[in-house]
Parts: sequence; C-alpha cells; structure tokens
Amino acid sequence: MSDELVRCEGVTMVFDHHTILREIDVSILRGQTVAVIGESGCGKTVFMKTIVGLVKPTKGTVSFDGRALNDMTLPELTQTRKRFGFVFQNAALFDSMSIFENIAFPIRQNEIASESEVQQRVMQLLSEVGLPTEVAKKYPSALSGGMRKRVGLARALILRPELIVYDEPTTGLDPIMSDVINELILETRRRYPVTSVVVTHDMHTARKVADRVLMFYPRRRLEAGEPQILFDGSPSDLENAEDRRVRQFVRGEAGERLKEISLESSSLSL
Ligand SMILES: Nc1ncnc2c1ncn2[C@@H]1O[C@H](COP(=O)(O)OP(=O)(O)OP(=O)(O)O)[C@@H](O)[C@H]1O
Repeated sequence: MSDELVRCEGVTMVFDHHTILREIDVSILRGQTVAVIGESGCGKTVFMKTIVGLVKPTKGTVSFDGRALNDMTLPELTQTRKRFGFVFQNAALFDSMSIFENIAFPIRQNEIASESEVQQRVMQLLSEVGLPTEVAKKYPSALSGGMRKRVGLARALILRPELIVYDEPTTGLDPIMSDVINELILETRRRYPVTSVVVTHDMHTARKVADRVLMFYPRRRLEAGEPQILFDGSPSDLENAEDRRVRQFVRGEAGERLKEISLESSSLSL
C-alpha cells in the first residue's frame, strides 16, 4: 500500500473565465493533517472540494488511493465518497431532524448497519465529541454553535472515513470553544488512522492541529510563472518562511497588500 492517499496533478480550476487554481501539484500522505491557509478568495475551499470530488477540475487529475476520480463511474465515485468525511463550516445539520437522526444519517443512507449498531455508534460518537447523551433527542436549533460543530464532526465520523475535510472548523466560535474543536481534531487523529485536510483562517488552529501547512496565494496576484502554493512545510517553519508574503500572512500584517489596495482604489477612481 502506497503512503500516498491523495494526489493532485496539474489541477486547474476556472470559473467564468477566472482561473482560481492553476497547476496545483500536491500529494497528501496517509495519516497527515494538512492545514490549508491563505487569504479570502485564494481558492482554499475550491481546492478542498476538488480533492473530495465535489467539483471536477477544469484540467488536471485528482487521485484517491491510487485511482483518478475523473475515471470513476458515478457508482464508483459514490462508493469512494463514503470513504470521506466532511465537516462543513456551519455544521450543515438538518433542522427538522434530531441530533440522533443527524448523526445517524450517513449510516442509514448507506444501510450498512443494524439499528442497534447505529444506536451504539451514535452514542459512542456523542461521547467522543464530548456531548452528553441527552443531546441525542434535541434539535439543532436548541444547540450552541460549538455544540453544532461537534455534532457535525460526529456525523462526519460515523462511516469511519479515511479522509476527513474540515471547512473553517473554528469560524464563529469564541477562543475557548475554538480550542475545544482543535483538541477534538487532534483527538480524532489519535483515535483513528485518518488523513485530514483543514481549511482555516485561524493560525492558532493551523499551528496546533497540523503537521503540514499549505499556503495558497490568489492566482491573479502571482508573478508570471510563480507557483500558487507559496509555502509547503511544517507549522514551526511558517514564522521564518523565506517568502515575505507568507510571513506577513501568518503575522497578520497588511504589508504590501495595503499598498496594493490603495493602488487598486486609486485606479478605480480614475
Ligand atoms: N461554483 C463557483 N462558481 C463560480 N465561482 C466560484 C465557485 N466556487 C468558488 N468560486 C470563486 O472562486 C474563488 C475562490 O473561492 P474559495 O471559496 O475557494 O475561496 P477561499 O480561499 O476558500 O475563501 P474564504 O477564505 O473567503 O472562504 C472566489 O472568487 C469564488 O467566488
């Protein structure tokens, strides 16, 4: 079995004549936790959706466990998607379903477990994400944002995915609840041999949960011929990255961007 779980080769994504991703070559190893950072609009979410086959690249190939998603038939792709878990930014729970039903949803859709097994898995996952069993009977509207995120994580884990993608897992949470989510991401990795991709703006999350960080840069602001991934390395090397744009991003300094914004607005007023 190869160490590589995901491979992107020359992945390019164009929307309405705008190139969002250009020639992305990345491979993600089994068990890695990769944080994807970069300023708003640089294509982090599009990249994440591409690697789990939610969107098809305009050009290039994404392979999962040695097989190109592009070459798969629809039933094969559906089968492969069961090996992915998604934790969406807003938890994306079904409001009309109880928490129990929300967590059980993927397993029921796939009809691969008896009712007693479903019951046991849901209760175990509730406890793993630190929620009391009474929550099972409640509805999403009765839960705080942090609790909903934990339910979203439990639901993503129910099919025991090999790859889990987190879209902005801590957005909208207070610092304490953000750290609870970070700890859960770490705990999930300790418990299961899962590979994780975490799209985040939160540098604390990137440093804490990831063993590798990819920083994307908006394609339109790259110099000709520059690769779109400005940084690919360990979180501890971010602070002293060679590229000034990476250092400015991780320190939260507007730097060159401030000058660019002033230039953009003065050219607009011409
Ligand atoms: N389905 C789509 N159709 C057209 N344009 C799209 C589509 N999906 C994304 N885009 C565009 O692609 C660009 C990158 O979007 P993406 O959501 O990946 O950015 P991001 O880096 O995740 O930003 P943020 O941090 O703000 O979430 C944006 O300009 C967005 O409008």
